[in-house]
Amino acid sequence: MKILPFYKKINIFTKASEEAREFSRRLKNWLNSYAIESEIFENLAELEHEENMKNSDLLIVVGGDGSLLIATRRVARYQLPVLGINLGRLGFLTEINADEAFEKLEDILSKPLCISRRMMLRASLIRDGKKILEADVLNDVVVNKAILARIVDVAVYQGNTYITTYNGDGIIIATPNGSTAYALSAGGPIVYPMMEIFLVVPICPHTLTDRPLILPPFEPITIELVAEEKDAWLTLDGQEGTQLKYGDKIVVKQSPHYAYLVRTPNKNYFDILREKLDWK
Ligand SMILES: NC(=O)c1ccc[n+]([C@@H]2O[C@H](COP(=O)([O-])OP(=O)(O)OC[C@H]3O[C@@H](n4cnc5c(N)ncnc54)[C@H](O)[C@@H]3O)[C@@H](O)[C@H]2O)c1
Ligand SMILES: Nc1ncnc2c1ncn2[C@@H]1O[C@H](COP(=O)(O)OP(=O)(O)OP(=O)(O)O)[C@@H](O)[C@H]1O
Repeated sequence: MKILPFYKKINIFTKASEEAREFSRRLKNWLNSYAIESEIFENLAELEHEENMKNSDLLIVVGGDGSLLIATRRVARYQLPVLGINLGRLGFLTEINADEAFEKLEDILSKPLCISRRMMLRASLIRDGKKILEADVLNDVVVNKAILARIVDVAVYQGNTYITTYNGDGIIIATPNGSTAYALSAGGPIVYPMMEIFLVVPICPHTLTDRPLILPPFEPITIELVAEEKDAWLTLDGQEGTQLKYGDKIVVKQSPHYAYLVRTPNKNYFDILREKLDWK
C-alpha cells in the first residue's frame, strides 16, 4: 500500500518511558522508510515551540490518554491533527494499539484523514481581581477538596446569572470529550464528543437534587470559592494543579482552539464505547 505523498513531516510525542521511547524510534524509522521526515519530542517546551511544529502535517502521540491530553493541549493552537498510539492502560482517546500500529497507520495514512473535531475549554483563575493563570483543556476543569478537607462550597454562575451553590466534594466542568472521564465517575452523562456544550457535574453533592447540568457554551461559567476555611484545588485535565484561596474565581469559556483527533475509518464512537466501557 502506498502512503499519499502529501505527508512531508510527521512528528512524534513520546511518553517519558523506555517502552514508549523505543516504540517511537521504531515509528520514526518506519516513517523515514516512506520518505516522511519525523522528529521525536519528549520535552513539552520543545513540543509546543512553533519552529518545531509549523511544518508538521500530523502529530503522533505514543503513550496513554494522559500523554494525548498533555500533547493536544500544547499543540492546539497549530490546528494539527493528533493521532494516539496506545501504550497506556484504557486508551479511550488513543486510536490504535501498539501491536497493530504499523498496519493501521498504513491504512490511515493512505487515505484522507478522518478527523473528529473536539471543543476545548479555556479556564482562567482570577485572584484579587487579577488573572493569575489561563490554560486550555480537552477533558475537564475540576475544583475539589484536598484530601483532609471537608465540604467545598462553590457558587456557580452562567455569565452574571447565579445558578446555585454546591456543597460537596467539588465540581467538574467537562467538555463532551471529557464526559467519559472524571465526569462519568461522578454520575454525568456520556455526551457525543463532537457536540459543543458545557457539562457541569457536582462531585458527591450534599444536596441530593443537585444533578449534572448541560449548558450552552455561549456564556462563561464562573465558579467562586465561597467558604473561607476550606482547602481546595483547581485541576486541569487531571494533570496541572493549583491550590485555591477563599474568594478565587475560575472562569470557564469555550476555547477558540479545537482538538483534531484522527480516527480510524469504519470505527464509530459507539464501537469505542462498547470496546472500552465493556458494553455488549
Ligand atoms: N475518579 C475519576 O474517575 C477521576 C479522578 C481524577 C481524574 N480523572 C480523569 O483523569 C483525566 C486525566 O487522565 P490521565 O490519563 O492523565 O490520568 P490518569 O492516568 O489518572 O487516568 C485516568 C483514567 O481516565 C482515562 N481517561 C482520560 N481521559 C478520558 C476520556 N476523555 N474518556 C475516557 N477515559 C479517559 C485514562 O485512560 C485513565 O484510565 C482527567 O481529565 C480526569 O477526567 C478521573
Ligand atoms: N513526555 C512527557 N513529559 C511529561 N509528562 C508526561 C510525558 N508523557 C507522559 N506524561 C505524563 O505521564 C502521565 C502518564 O502517562 P499516560 O497517561 O499517557 O500513561 P498511562 O497512565 O499509562 O495511560 P492511560 O492514561 O491511557 O491510562 C500522564 O499524566 C502525563 O501527564
